[in-house]
Amino acid sequence: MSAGPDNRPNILEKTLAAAVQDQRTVDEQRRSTVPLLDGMSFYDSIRHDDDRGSVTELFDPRWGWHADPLVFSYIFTIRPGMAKGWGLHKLHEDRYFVIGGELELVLYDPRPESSTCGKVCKVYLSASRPRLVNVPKFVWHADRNIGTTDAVVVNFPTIQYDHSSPDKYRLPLDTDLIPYSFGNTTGW
Ligand SMILES: Cc1cn([C@H]2C[C@H](O)[C@@H](COP(=O)(O)OP(=O)(O)O[C@H]3O[C@H](C)C(=O)[C@H](O)[C@H]3O)O2)c(=O)[nH]c1=O
Repeated sequence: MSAGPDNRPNILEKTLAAAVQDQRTVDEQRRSTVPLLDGMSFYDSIRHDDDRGSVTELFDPRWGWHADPLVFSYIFTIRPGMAKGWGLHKLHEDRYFVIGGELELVLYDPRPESSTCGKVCKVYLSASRPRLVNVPKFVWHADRNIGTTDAVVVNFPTIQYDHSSPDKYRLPLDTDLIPYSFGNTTGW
């Protein structure tokens, strides 16, 4: 290690030797290059602001974003510090649009035929970037509120809710079967 003019160790050299350079995370269009799971995609909406407030379209089948029709919709919320998960659907996809608060959506792909089998994917959703995201069938997913207010999500699942036989399979949030930990966060 070289020394500075008065024999002090070169701090710049020492700290930089221990530093790690960021890897690329966005493409030329400044879009995230973080890989999604097979079958996942986003659709960006647009928030229109004026002096009275704002308008944001949530879902229009004419966008051609998703192959399945719009058949059902509901809102769910998650309180600050809480998570919902893990859950999996066999018959339908979730299609989320976060309209309030901040959400971390974590997905784990157990599908044997998928090119992303065994991968964990994490995306961040909030009203400041209005967009839809889908959760493919047979993908474990959990949602954690990472904000300080309720996270408010509109879901447009691809089938109507069957109250007599819900298409929902659960694992506990702290299961060893999924290689992701939410630490001390509580939920189910
Ligand atoms: C979805 C639904 C539920 N319910 C009833 C059934 C239960 O008595 C109660 C709570 O339902 P559930 O425990 O399924 O909700 P969450 O576990 O909060 O699930 C929600 O949040 C997680 C993160 C998701 O990924 C789900 O897609 C989303 O539904 O509402 C209905 O009556 N109609 C409905 O459409």
